[in-house]
Amino acid sequence: MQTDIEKHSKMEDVQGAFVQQKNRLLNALDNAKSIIHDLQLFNKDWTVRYPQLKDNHSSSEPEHADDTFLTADASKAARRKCLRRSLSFADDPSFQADVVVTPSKKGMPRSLTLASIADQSEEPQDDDDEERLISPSDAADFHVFRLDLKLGSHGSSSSPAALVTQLEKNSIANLLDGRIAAAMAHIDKLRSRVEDTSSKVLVTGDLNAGKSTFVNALLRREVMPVDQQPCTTAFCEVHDAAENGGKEELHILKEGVPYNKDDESTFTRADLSELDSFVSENENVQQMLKVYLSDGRSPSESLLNNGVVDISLIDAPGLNRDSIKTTALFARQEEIDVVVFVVSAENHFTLSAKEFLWNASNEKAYLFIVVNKYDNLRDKAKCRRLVLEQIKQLSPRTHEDAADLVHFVDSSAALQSGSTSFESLESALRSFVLVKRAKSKLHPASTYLTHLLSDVDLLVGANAIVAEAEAERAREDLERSRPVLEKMKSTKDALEESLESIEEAGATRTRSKTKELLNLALDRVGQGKPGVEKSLISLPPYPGLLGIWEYAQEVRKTLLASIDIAVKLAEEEARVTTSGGVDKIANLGDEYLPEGVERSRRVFMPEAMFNSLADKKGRRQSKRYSGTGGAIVAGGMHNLGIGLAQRNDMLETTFFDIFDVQHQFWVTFGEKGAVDEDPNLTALSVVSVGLGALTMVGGKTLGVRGLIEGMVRVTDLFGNETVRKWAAPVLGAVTIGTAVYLVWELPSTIPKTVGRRIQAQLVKRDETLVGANGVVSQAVDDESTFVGAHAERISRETRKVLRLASWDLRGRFKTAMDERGKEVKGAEDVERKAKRAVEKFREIERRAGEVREVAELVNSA
Ligand SMILES: Nc1nc2c(ncn2[C@@H]2O[C@H](COP(=O)(O)OP(=O)(O)OP(=O)(O)O)[C@@H](O)[C@H]2O)c(=O)[nH]1
Repeated sequence: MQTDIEKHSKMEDVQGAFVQQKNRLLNALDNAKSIIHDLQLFNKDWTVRYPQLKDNHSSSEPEHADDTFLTADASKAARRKCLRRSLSFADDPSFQADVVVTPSKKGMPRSLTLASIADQSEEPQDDDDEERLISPSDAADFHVFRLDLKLGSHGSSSSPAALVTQLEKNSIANLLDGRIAAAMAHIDKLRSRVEDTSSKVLVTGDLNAGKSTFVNALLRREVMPVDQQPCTTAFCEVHDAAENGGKEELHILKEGVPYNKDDESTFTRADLSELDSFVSENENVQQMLKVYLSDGRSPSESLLNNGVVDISLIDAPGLNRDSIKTTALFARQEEIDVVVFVVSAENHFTLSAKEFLWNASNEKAYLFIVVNKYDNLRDKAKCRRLVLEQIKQLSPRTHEDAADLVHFVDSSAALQSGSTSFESLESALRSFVLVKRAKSKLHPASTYLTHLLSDVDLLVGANAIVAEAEAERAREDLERSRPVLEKMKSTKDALEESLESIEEAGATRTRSKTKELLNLALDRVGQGKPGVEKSLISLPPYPGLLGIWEYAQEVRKTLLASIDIAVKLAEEEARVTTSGGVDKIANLGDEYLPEGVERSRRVFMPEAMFNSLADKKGRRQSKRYSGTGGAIVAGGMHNLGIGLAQRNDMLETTFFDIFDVQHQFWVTFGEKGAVDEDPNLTALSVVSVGLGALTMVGGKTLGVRGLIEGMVRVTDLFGNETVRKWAAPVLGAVTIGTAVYLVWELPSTIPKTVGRRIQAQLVKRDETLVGANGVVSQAVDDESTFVGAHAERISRETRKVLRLASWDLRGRFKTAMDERGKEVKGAEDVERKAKRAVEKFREIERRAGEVREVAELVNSA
């Protein structure tokens, strides 16, 4: 027999255990909610993938149909194979990995390991295999997060490939998001159910079985009206007065209005003493009453004031044909945790009682049965046997636990003087209410938590595998692309330098080559020979004295044309040089551009250089140098533009092309040297001027006769006496010279004369380009001459082409570098994100493990 102290401490144990479990579970629920909330948030950052685990048929089949003869090792291996699954993702069936799934078991998370890794680490704790094998299919399934992906109208939607067309990664992530949200809402519900400490005990039974007497005995007070006649038609719900601010009171509920003890409009307040009369006056009305009572006993004794659960006792009407349905309905309600069925020992179970018990035992597996009025019985043993037999049929589970759940008492005796049997009933009822409550309220929550955490394990395990794979891929990408980028960064300047030097070298070479060619040509022309080789152009034949004018014209034309050819040759040379430069730039491209970058597709066409477009440009530029009188001559392939031989100003033949008298004088009378440009005001110059005047006489039709006549006229000029003194020898010399000249020298002199004049004309600097102070800057000096201008033009063209080619390469280099930069940055981002994801998933796994430990404890309790 239990002493009071023992009972007391047992009760406290039960209460303490309940409170502890409840708090642990609440804590676990909160943590689980925060974990999945984190997962939900992370799902926005990193699309959480939905894994699908399939049987790996190739290896899950046992290799031997009869494994009786399998060695222990082989059997272990076969068992492990059973847990092998093929992991893929709904949104990406191309991802396939063999994994080993470890089902969650007590204190251990469900885990996914890549098969390759699992095979390497031979599991030392193989003893547990049996346990793991209990539900290998369970291991692969989601409980809470299971998505019904068989959506859409496509019949073949069960195949993952078809799913991909319907659901993208994001929509799956959204579905998952929805599931997580639903799980969070469910956790909230579970939480409030666990937190809700109210519990209702419904006391019902046959008419007049003594239910009210029993309730009074429990309360140790005569509160409920007791009558020998069946009287109670009301549902009296007894609460601790503490719930009503410590005030004992009767609340009469209004029909059809939801009761709220803080809202007076939902009930009528009455004094507790009025209960008796109220019940007897309203015998035929099914009334709902709330009775607030204070129980002075200690929490370890009192049922109402137990310190753990807010218990309310409901004294229901006795069962008869009218009330059985109402009461049955009442008993089915969620908040009814315990049904106490009072049966009279004298009558046993009536038909109504049997019907009610049968239904109620389906709803609540365990019923608390009070066999009342037991003291008055003579054959107590018989009664006990018969009642228990009946219970066995009506509620087998209750019968199994009869020692705790079926009590034979006498309520009226207990109410008067107390009884040990009633006290043990009370204690059994208390622990039944409290413990059952733990089972009925805490168990579903912890089971749900276990499932949820197991799903979290599967989800994060699979996602960690993908994230790791992604991080690995990013690392590989980085290993490949980072050195390329580094190399490009470090060689950028060298490339730049090489390009500049190729450009510069090309332009310099073209300039000097052009100068060399044209200077040579001008020298030759100056000597009366064509500026280029004879094979390219030759002087016209000498037609004789009478065709001398035309001859001079032709010679001039030919010599000019030969210079034009020299210009073309210089351009040709420039093309070769430019081609070389372009090739070098292409080689630089091969050297500096990373693999896989498209090389320049531009094909350099040397013939396109110096084309008409360039001409136009040239001419436009020439405007700036208009003073050179078009010294910039574009030759071009087809002799487009204005070559020297096409320029009227250059073609104009003058008398001096035939008789360069001044020159002849210098040749004849010594003082070789300053032949050209400085006609001093000497007598000779006077003669020269006179002879020059002859041109006015003849013009183009000037013949020999005209020439001589002109010369005679000149003599008239010399009227002056002093002049006459030295004019005669001069004139004589001129005459003799002229005669010799005419006969012998003219055919060879004319080309020389013409050539010299052309040379002089072309070598002459453009005066307009000389600065006001008379200083000619080097560049201008260069460009102001025929050779300089061409050298500049042609080298500029070379530079232009080379610059284009190097710009192209620079552009490609820059683009390639930018792309590699982006690639590297992208891969770095992916790696960082994936690493963070792996960390996050591992962290969630760890936290889930911690919560599981707590939840698992609740379960095992
Ligand atoms: N001897 C004895 N009489 C009891 C016992 N319990 C109840 N009674 C008597 O049985 C009669 C009915 O008691 P109630 O408590 O009113 O029974 P009830 O089940 O509440 O009745 P209804 O609510 O009307 O169905 C009363 O006269 C009680 O005094 C008991 O344990 N022993």
